[in-house]
Amino acid sequence: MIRAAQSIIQRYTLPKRLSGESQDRNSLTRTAMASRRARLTSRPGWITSIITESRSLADELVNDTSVTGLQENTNRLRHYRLRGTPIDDQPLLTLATAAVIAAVRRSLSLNLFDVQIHAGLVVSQGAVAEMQTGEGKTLSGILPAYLHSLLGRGVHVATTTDYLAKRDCEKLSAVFASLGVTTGLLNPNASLLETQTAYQADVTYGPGHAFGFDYLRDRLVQQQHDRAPTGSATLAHLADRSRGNDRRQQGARQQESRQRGLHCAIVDEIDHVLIDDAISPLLLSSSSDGEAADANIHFAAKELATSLQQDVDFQMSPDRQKISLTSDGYDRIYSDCPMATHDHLARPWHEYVVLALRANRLFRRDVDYIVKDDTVQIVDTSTGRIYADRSWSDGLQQAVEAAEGVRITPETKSLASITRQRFYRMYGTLGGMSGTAANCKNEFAKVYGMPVQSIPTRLEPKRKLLPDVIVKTQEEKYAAIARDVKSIHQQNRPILIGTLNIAQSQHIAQLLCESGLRFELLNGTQDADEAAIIAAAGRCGAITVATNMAGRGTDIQLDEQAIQLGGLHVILVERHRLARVDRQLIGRCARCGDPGTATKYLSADDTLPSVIAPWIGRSIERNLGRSKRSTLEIERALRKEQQSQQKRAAETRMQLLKSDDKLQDLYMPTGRQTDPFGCCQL
Ligand SMILES: Nc1ncnc2c1ncn2[C@@H]1O[C@H](COP(=O)(O)OP(=O)(O)OP(=O)(O)O)[C@@H](O)[C@H]1O
Repeated sequence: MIRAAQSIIQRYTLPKRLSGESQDRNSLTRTAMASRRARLTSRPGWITSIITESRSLADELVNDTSVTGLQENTNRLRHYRLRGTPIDDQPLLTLATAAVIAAVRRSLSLNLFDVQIHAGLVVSQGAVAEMQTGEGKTLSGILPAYLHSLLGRGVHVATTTDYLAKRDCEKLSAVFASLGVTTGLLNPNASLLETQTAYQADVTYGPGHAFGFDYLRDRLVQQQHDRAPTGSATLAHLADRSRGNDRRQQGARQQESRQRGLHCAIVDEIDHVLIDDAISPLLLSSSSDGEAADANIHFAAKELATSLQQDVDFQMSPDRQKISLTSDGYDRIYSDCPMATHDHLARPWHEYVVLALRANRLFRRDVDYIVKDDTVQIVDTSTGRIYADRSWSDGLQQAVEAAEGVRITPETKSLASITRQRFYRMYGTLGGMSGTAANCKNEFAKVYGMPVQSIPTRLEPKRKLLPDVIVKTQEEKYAAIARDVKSIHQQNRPILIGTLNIAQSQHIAQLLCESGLRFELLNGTQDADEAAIIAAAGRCGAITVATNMAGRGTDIQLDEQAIQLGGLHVILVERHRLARVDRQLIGRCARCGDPGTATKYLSADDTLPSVIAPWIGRSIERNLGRSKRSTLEIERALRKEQQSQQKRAAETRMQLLKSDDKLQDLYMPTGRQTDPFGCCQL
């Protein structure tokens, strides 16, 4: 095997060293970098020849049954790479690809598809590979992670949630181990030492935000050391030496640091991690126990807010995103109000009232948050996850707590913050994959200097989108869903009912109970075993009701009979503002060559057509049932609105990035600082 590696290296004259990645970053503009990567990734002949050659080499590697064979090969590639061989070097790519094919075959008994290798090569060059849902992106991430781990500086593999990070790490660690590459997993409950151990591994898995928060924590440690009085480090060092602690105490800063630098990040579901999530910055804060000093003020504001009248005392923006007081409202809340001059005011009195109005009018229980164990816990609607350790900033959390009548926690103190855009741009190499990246192409190029390349599908897709069901009221919609579920269930096919929020999932669950149908509910509020529910969701006759917890990234595997019967049927109970989230949910069916169907439901009083784009709701009311053409027009209007929502979100992110460019990437507030973006904090 080593001979095979040697011979292929010799077959190519070693190319003159291209400028290293770090040099690239410094000397080339982002645009130039993007076009270089575009050149690298748009040479189909080059990809094809690597695939062909590596396949035959992989056969040799697989036939070599010695335990250390693949690991020796990795050592060889490490030397080759450390000699300055660039990441686009063809022999390097061919040998690494062959090793990965062989390792996957040995450890998982799977043969990597050409499209998976293609995507892996694209990602390894710092680009985004768009590969349709269910085509096998998880395995595509092995090759780029392996290639970049060869320098020994650590590769971070980021994805959307802790659950997916754990799943992928557990699934792929055997493949990496057979290659002689170590893996680590970021665990939200881990100690400092455990986190450091995870980062010491060649490849570290974790949710996208965790890498950013650990970076902020390291920066805080570094700042504390930097702020220590001049000479104190030397004095401490001398004292340690005199105590014989020299080695142990050396580099205390490094000992407290978690990360080893930001060498390379491979991001799965990259449009979620780098685009959707980037709407709010990462904000690290410290919390304290007990009750907030201004708890009574929040309760008083809540009482007053419930007596205020819309369009008289306050106004709400048409999209229900903002609330502001009118001048009458302003006068009213300040007239004869003892709270306005209270000793514990942390902000002007009217701000408390606006917060209370927002909590009361804009935030919904079981949609934006849940109340559990007498605490308010935030729900991330696009992943369906509940984050018990996060809170809203600038008094909003407390206003929601007051609205729910639970204990008002003290406001957290901001310690450090960074936008996700800025954080991910610091990586020496950044690449990733998603099933829905193409329509964020411009943002990837502009913000991250990354081109997006679409990977052809391996097989003709067997997914069948059934005609949309459009009705006037939610009542009609739920009745139609119940009929749909009954008829598909009679065929014994598995069904996934995807809801936008927890409240909706509970409503569907109640309907199914009334119909006497057995089902599983996955919405984060039960102590259900998520992996077990997903494992059972593809069996014949299974009905699963789930929030977006079963969306993006979830792999529902079908049993043989379910495949014969037509595969999984997905029901979209309501449209998301972003079409990509809908497409991800639909992507749970017809994966990897299996058959499957999906139906989207829409009623005029759903949030998107009634609140966000009311003209669509009116159009449904007016035109529904008139002709097939009118239905198509409603559909077109909806798609257009989803596009403009995406555009608006992109503009907000660009604005955020511009403001961030003006600020330092880290701030240490001395007093209260307003978080301009209303972000979640940890
Ligand atoms: N080379 C392969 N041979 C056989 N099965 C494979 C192969 N690669 C992936 N699969 C299977 O295909 C299914 C889908 O894979 P995976 O979950 O990685 O898809 P995905 O592209 O990440 O989907 P999504 O976009 O929804 O996250 C899994 O059940 C996986 O085991």
